[in-house]
Amino acid sequence: MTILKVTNLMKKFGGLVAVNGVDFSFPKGRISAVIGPNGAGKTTFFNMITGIYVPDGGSIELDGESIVKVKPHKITEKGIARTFQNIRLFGSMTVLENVMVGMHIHLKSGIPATLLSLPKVRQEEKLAQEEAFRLLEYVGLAHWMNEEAASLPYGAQRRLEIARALAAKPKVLLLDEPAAGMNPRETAELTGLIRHMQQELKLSVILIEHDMKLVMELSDHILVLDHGEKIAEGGPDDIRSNPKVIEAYLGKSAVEEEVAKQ
Ligand SMILES: Nc1ncnc2c1ncn2[C@@H]1O[C@H](COP(=O)(O)OP(=O)(O)OP(=O)(O)O)[C@@H](O)[C@H]1O
Repeated sequence: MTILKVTNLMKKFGGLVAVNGVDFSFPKGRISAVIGPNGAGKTTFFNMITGIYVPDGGSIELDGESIVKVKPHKITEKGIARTFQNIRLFGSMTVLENVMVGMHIHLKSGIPATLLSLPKVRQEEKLAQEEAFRLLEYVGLAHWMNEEAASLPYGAQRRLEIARALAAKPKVLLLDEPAAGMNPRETAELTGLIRHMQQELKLSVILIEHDMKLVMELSDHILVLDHGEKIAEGGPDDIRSNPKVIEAYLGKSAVEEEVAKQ
């Protein structure tokens, strides 16, 4: 079953076509990856799915419903949450508060009730804190709940971003280079966390990632972009041996060497 489907998706920046007529169906409850060399259009692709950019052509459907021209916060409410390539935490807020920020779309009390600090607001706030704590436990950061977010090691900040995205209770979680800057131990922990989120929380996960070991280990389905175009799609084994993919990453001579070896 498909959770997210893009058809003939297109985005231009002036004369540059960043994403050019891409078709792809992301399977529900699975881990998919979008890969490709630098500048291939991967982040632009995510930015269209999350409503940051309006496509210049094509369609995006979440569970069969068009989300083109829907505002980013509405897309989050509909069930798509994301993390960013450059970490975007509130550095001077605590770790717990950062997760609570991600929860606000589900809080019911309006601003007047909040300003008056009515009992129902205090109750809601308490429940939000408990839920945020559970999410921190889930990503292994509960012991740091009262620290300033900016004081956390880099790998932990990335996991905090994931906890904040989970606070929005998404169906689809988009991770933009989650392993960037991580050491091998942190990457191994992240791999386990992504697998758990898919299996236990029944999430559909879509990741952009340059760490091919992580991509090949986790992904059921891979979309490969180059210069904005889809050059391949398939499972890890298909992608690894696809000459177009090898060429895009390594250049033509490397492919000829590979072929000569076979
Ligand atoms: N806001 C923008 N204005 C103009 N050009 C842009 C903009 N955003 C992206 N581009 C260009 O679009 C192309 C695709 O960029 P994009 O960031 O989507 O690639 P990417 O695959 O995510 O790259 P990387 O792996 O380096 O993050 C690049 O040539 C980039 O310079």
